[in-house]
Amino acid sequence: TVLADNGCDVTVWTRRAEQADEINRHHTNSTYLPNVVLHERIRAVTDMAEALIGADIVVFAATSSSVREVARKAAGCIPQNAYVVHAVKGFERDTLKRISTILAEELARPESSIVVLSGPSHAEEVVRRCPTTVVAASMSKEAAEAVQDYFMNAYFRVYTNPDLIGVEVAGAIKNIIALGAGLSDGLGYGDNAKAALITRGLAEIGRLGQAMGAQLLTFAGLAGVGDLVVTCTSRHSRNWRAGSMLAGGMSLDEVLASMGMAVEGVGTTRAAYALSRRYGVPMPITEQLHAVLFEGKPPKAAVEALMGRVRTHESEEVAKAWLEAE
Ligand SMILES: NC(=O)c1ccc[n+]([C@@H]2O[C@H](COP(=O)([O-])OP(=O)(O)OC[C@H]3O[C@@H](n4cnc5c(N)ncnc54)[C@H](O)[C@@H]3O)[C@@H](O)[C@H]2O)c1
Ligand SMILES: O=P(O)(O)OC[C@H](O)CO
Repeated sequence: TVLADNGCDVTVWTRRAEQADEINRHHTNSTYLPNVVLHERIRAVTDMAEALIGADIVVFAATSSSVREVARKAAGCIPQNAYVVHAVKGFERDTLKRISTILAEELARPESSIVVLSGPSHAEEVVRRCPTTVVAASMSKEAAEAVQDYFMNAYFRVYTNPDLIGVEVAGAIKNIIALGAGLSDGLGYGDNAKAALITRGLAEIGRLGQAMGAQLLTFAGLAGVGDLVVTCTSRHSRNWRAGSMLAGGMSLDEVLASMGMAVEGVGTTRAAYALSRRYGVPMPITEQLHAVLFEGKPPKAAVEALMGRVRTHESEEVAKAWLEAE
């Protein structure tokens, strides 16, 4: 929608002929965006080569579990000079790789050329042209600024950031915290608990991000605290909704079956749990979510475990003077 509003002819690739047909004939995509009329410049195809022919910019918006497969299909069809952008929030389940690493591998391009577009941006609001701000992050200033120019308009404001790793890690892990916020709300724990989850969630996102090579300040930005707040508080969030359903007593399988859409936080909890061990970074909220989702721990017991942790400083960094004096 944003690109079409900016004058681009947009071709969407989908596996399903009936979905392409609906988009082309009726300008709707009713399963995913009910009651929305799409821009006439948006057309859909099921043939990848047709989707990519002559493209100036290619946006991957698949799920983290399917993006490698989709990129493999697209490899060889993307024009040499096209910008490659992604809006995927997660890690690859088995390899724990970031999305830009997967794209670089599959498309045989340097990771430094890839751009990630991330931030507080529920599709349901963007498509209604509600004011939205995001970050275009890339190691390449030229690529980040080109993508900024493609997307910027009166309702969609894009900032640039060279910290690709930070923006990708932030976008992925906020979904775990949103699952936790949904659980907390579903249990009736109130606003203090949710604010605590957001704040301490941000602390553990920053710790892992720094260990992976990100800059801490990125987590204070749109891809960090911005997306964390929207996903933990918005009625549009699938991750929040999944958490609240779990609190209501549904099993994980029942929740995922009833959602019918991506709940990235589930796979990302597994990945972040493994990453926290790989990098030796404490991630207590992620650890408790892992226990609830995959080890059968009751959500209330997970909250008790978080509240009962051994006393600690709010930030090792801020408490440095004390720690050095000891
Ligand atoms: N929805 C949002 O508001 C939003 C905003 C920003 C980022 N994202 C991110 O975008 C990514 C996609 O999310 P979404 O909201 O579009 O999910 P979705 O569940 O609404 O749609 C995912 C689509 O991918 C298709 N798909 C699944 N496996 C596939 C495969 N192997 N090959 C081809 N297509 C396949 C599904 O059929 C479905 O049409 C996620 O990483 C999400 O975090 C979503
Ligand atoms: O609906 P969610 O929980 O997948 O969140 C969607 C976007 O990531 C919000 O920025």
